[in-house]
Amino acid sequence: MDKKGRERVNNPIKVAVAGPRGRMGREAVALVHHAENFQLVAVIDRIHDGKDLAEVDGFNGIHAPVYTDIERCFQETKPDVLVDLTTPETGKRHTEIALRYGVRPVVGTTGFSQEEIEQLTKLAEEKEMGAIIAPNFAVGAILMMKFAQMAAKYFTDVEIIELHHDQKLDAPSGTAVKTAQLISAVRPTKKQGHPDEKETLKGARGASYDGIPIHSVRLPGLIAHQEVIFGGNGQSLTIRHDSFHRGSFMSGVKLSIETVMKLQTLVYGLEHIIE
Ligand SMILES: NC(=O)C1=CN([C@@H]2O[C@H](COP(=O)(O)OP(=O)(O)OC[C@H]3O[C@@H](n4cnc5c(N)ncnc54)[C@H](O)[C@@H]3O)[C@@H](O)[C@H]2O)C=CC1
Ligand SMILES: O=C(O)C1=N[C@H](C(=O)O)C[C@H](O)C1
Repeated sequence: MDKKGRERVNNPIKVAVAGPRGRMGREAVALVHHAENFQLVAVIDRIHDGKDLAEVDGFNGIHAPVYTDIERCFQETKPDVLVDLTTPETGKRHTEIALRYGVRPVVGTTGFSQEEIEQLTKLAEEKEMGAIIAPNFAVGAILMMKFAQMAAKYFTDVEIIELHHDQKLDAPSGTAVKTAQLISAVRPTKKQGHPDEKETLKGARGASYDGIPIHSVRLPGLIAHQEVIFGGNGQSLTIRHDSFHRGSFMSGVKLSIETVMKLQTLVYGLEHIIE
């Protein structure tokens, strides 16, 4: 038994979390700390190098060394898995370093380009390392994307509206891009709307992924929401998902940590794991 009276698991998965003080990072640290099959071996932050996490505001009783240098963190704590919840540039760098050090990345960070995902996929293949890049960890969001892909076989016209809190750095969201990719995989490229339509205000028709318009809303009070709207002859179908708090992502983070240990390649999107 550990100090909290929990059953001790032989060989828990050793996890490091990057971005522990962030909105998602805090939830992930709590998840790893409380799961009996995980051990929080370190956190990677921009500040507080050398401290015990328990000394940092909001982490009372959660002990793990804080590192600002990810390579030193990996050398000294030898995690099995890195959970990255930072920013696009940092997330890309951390994922590369993790693969080089034999640490399996579980990346929730969004804003990677397609080329960056391809480079990381190649690197994981070279290293024969499991890795997961998950634009959305919420099971409802995965189902929304799968349902949207099913609907796209019957409705060729679709627009995506994603709505997020106003502190989000990347637009469009990783989920919106992934949704558009899943739809475009099953429908021929199509220019939607009137062939002669013109924007009198630039951006009015949103961004475009393979002809699919994506509109990004950023407002205080929101968390993470998306609507996929299909239009057909005399009918419309709307598929909507809402995350009302960040706990919604945590079962997906847990599943990803467990699953990445069994993979030898990079998986982009939890729709490949949640069948
Ligand atoms: N996959 C999913 O289901 C979800 C993904 N996200 C994504 O996760 C990422 C983080 O989101 P939030 O927690 O809302 O952002 P946030 O801004 O609250 O947290 C980001 C954290 O990363 C830290 N950070 C930045 N550079 C760093 C570095 N070099 N080393 C260590 N830490 C560093 C910041 O100090 C901050 O604490 C975003 O890319 C977001 O889109 C967010 C929610 C769900
Ligand atoms: O930044 C967020 O909050 C979220 N980011 C992810 C994305 O870009 O899709 C997942 C979720 O939408 C929350």
